[in-house]
Amino acid sequence: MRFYVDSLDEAQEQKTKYVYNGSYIADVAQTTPEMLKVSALVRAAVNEEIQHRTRRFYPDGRKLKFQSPEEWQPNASFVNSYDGPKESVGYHSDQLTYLGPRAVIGSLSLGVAREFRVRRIVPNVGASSADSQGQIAIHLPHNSLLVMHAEMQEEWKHSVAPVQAIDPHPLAGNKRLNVTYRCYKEYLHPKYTPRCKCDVPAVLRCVQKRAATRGRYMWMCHSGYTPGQTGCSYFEWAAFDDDGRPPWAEGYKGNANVPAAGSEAP
Ligand SMILES: O=C(O)CCC(=O)C(=O)O
Ligand SMILES: [Fe+2]
Repeated sequence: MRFYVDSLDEAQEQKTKYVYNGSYIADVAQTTPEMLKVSALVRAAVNEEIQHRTRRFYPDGRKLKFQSPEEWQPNASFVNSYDGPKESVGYHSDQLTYLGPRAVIGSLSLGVAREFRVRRIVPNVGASSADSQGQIAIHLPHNSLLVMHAEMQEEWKHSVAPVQAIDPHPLAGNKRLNVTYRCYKEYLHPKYTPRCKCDVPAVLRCVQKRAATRGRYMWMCHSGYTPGQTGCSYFEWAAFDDDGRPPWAEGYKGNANVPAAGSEAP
């Protein structure tokens, strides 16, 4: 995996301030001029898709609660290489810590065609924790762009499954390259966000399974879901306004992530 950001200053910030699973990323590079051209194309295509989806499929043709009303502007990308049929990534949702609520991600596939699988997260109701609602498989051919829309990270998980065999690509051989374009929000720089009792920037998560608090955002110690790491018990409901801005951001309109009366931590 390699991480690209658009300026050298930003690369330095990433290497020294931004924490991922409790540590820094060493391999941060500046987006190349070639990649910037691609980023501009991805930006235009994703914004068009967001507009289309909003008008056609969202309630009242309006953006979702907590979704940013601003144009989607990618300023960072993760590049993953899948070398051969067995390389895969298990079911997960992407980290919202630096992207904020209702993040949109543009995902470009190059080289070998692979299958992207998604499944909806089924809430726990009472004692039942059934997790099977079936998966949806999406074919990702060379030079295709998949848009993970604003509801994706909160309500779905995604994966790239291992396969028995692949069709080699004329240029890429057995490799698939995936570039995910993301929009890092300046107001979610770790210098502004809460720190846990271990003095590490807290991670932003959304309650996915517990029916009573589903969809609510919280700041918590990164150890809470980094296997094998012991940390503190820091937890706080996150305040965001309707546009997904935290209280310290310019233009903050007041907390829309309000607990229902009598609700507890998940
Ligand atoms: O390779 C892909 O298409 C997905 C990669 C992914 O889920 C990720 O980088 O978070
Ligand atoms: Fe992902």
